[in-house]
Amino acid sequence: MDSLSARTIIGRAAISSPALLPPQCLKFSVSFRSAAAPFLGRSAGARSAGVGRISCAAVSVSTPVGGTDAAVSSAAAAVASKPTVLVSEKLGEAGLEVLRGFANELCAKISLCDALIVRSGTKVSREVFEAAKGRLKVVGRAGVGIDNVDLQAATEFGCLVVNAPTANTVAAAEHGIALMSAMARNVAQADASMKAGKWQRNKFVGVSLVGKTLAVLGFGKVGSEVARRAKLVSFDEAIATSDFISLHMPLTPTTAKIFNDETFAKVKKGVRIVNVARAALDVFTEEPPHKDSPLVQHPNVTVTPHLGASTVEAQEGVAIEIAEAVVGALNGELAATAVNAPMVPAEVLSELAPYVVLAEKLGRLAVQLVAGRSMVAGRSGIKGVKISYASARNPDDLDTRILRAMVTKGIVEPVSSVFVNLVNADFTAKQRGLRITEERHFLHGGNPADAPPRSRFASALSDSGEVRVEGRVKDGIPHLTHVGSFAVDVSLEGNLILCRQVDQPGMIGRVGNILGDDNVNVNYMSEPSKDTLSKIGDVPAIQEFVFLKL
Ligand SMILES: NC(=O)C1=CN([C@@H]2O[C@H](COP(=O)(O)OP(=O)(O)OC[C@H]3O[C@@H](n4cnc5c(N)ncnc54)[C@H](O)[C@@H]3O)[C@@H](O)[C@H]2O)C=CC1
Ligand SMILES: O=C(O)C(=O)COP(=O)(O)O
Repeated sequence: MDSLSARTIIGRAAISSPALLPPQCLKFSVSFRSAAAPFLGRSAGARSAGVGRISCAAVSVSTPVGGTDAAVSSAAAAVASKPTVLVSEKLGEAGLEVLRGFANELCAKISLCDALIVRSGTKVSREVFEAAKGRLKVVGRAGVGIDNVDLQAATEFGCLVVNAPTANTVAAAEHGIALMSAMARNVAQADASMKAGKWQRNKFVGVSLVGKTLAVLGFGKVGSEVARRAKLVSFDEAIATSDFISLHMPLTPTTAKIFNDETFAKVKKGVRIVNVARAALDVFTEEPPHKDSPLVQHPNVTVTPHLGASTVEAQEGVAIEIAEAVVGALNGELAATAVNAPMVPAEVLSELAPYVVLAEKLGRLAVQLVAGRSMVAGRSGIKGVKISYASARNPDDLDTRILRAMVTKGIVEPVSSVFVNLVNADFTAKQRGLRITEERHFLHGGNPADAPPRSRFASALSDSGEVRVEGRVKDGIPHLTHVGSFAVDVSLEGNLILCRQVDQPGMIGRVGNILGDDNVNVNYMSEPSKDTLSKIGDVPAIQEFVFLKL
């Protein structure tokens, strides 16, 4: 009877010392469901036989193993010279200094730019991303609110969006307090009146802030700074009893028009509302507002032209913050202030690095196994992908977004012209109808290298067309450990030939000789010729085989 073993690896078979493995080793498997033939070559009969042998030939180490920083590394690589950063609004000098050291020159055309830095005045719409023709890698918002950036479009185009969320907090809070005081004491109106030559002391009698109730809606960075400057009661009580209401919520579908007829009906008569977030008073739905705007012109309304962040200190702060974030992103770092990509702490990233490579390679391997010749047509035919992670980490602690993105990259890129990165991976998967499900398993007993090797057939090549590949990282190098339920052990470097054959002596030698005749050294060489591959296929005991580019 045929049997299975991993000894049929041709070439390298690096088995690492368990002691060298990282303490939190992930076992990682991907299973694919597809109606497509699982292997190239003579597959159908052999597949239904369901027995035989898998052997793996590692035939080249010429392809360098990919980088670990999936999000933007290719951005940096694409720009061998200094990247061009477009700064479309007035930015603090210190931030410009950081950029000048890094960028060529400011440029008016977005398709010539790798990065764009804006404040609130530039609408970075879908058209901007389209016009960028794929070159724009980062949009930096030198401030908090990213409602002027079309995040969906940025994500679709794989463009990272970063903001500078901390440096203008105090400025906005102070401006809120300033507006509150100005409104309570009619400062702006009294000033305008005096400038008009009047002296109207009785007209501008104000109210005191002492003893008044203030509601802060949006208790984030700015809101809590405002609260530190005021004495608060509970939210529920405040909303009905407030004399002042200070808004610090971002503009989202739930906060847009939050102050409408219904809300105004609930507030206390004579309430004073300060808004340095989004909507009115310091910021307007349309900026600048129409000069005849009834809101602007109303005698009870104090307005400022979006000045919340406009202090010397805040602008120096956001300029440096955004410049550093953009330079970091162009250098391939995962930005801590990324808005449309996962933020991953550096220590987690370095731990995940080999698995990032493994995930992409498993994706590449599996799509080629599943897709067969239909890959030529540019579609894999894959509908569902199940990714299983096994780790000694608590499954709740396992952030799989990077690995999931890399599996998607591995699956999509070999069969399309789409460039997949951490920003657009989930979107790309969804767009291509790729249903990705994930399973997390707790790996008992710590080091997975101690687990006994599994070598029994399950139903990997079942009638339902499921193909399963599984890998591990050994000694920092990604390894393929299962194809279907065949246990193999081959490092995922260079390219692979997988053969399934009748178990008989001399098979490794025969395949090796055919490759040798074509000058294909199993360790150093390039892709075998079509002829060579067809000679392998002609060996009677070989039931099926596939050449895989990793
Ligand atoms: N006028 C100006 O020049 C400036 C305006 N801003 C704006 O101020 C706003 C707040 O900024 P930060 O405090 O830095 O942001 P943040 O993200 O720290 O705080 C926003 C807070 O609003 C809360 N929130 C969101 N939706 C809510 C809802 N439906 N109900 C209640 N709370 C909700 C969030 O939980 C969060 O605590 C943003 O819109 C920002 O764009 C910020 C700086 C300067
Ligand atoms: O940071 C924010 O959200 C702001 O609204 C500040 O806008 P600006 O950078 O002054 O155009």
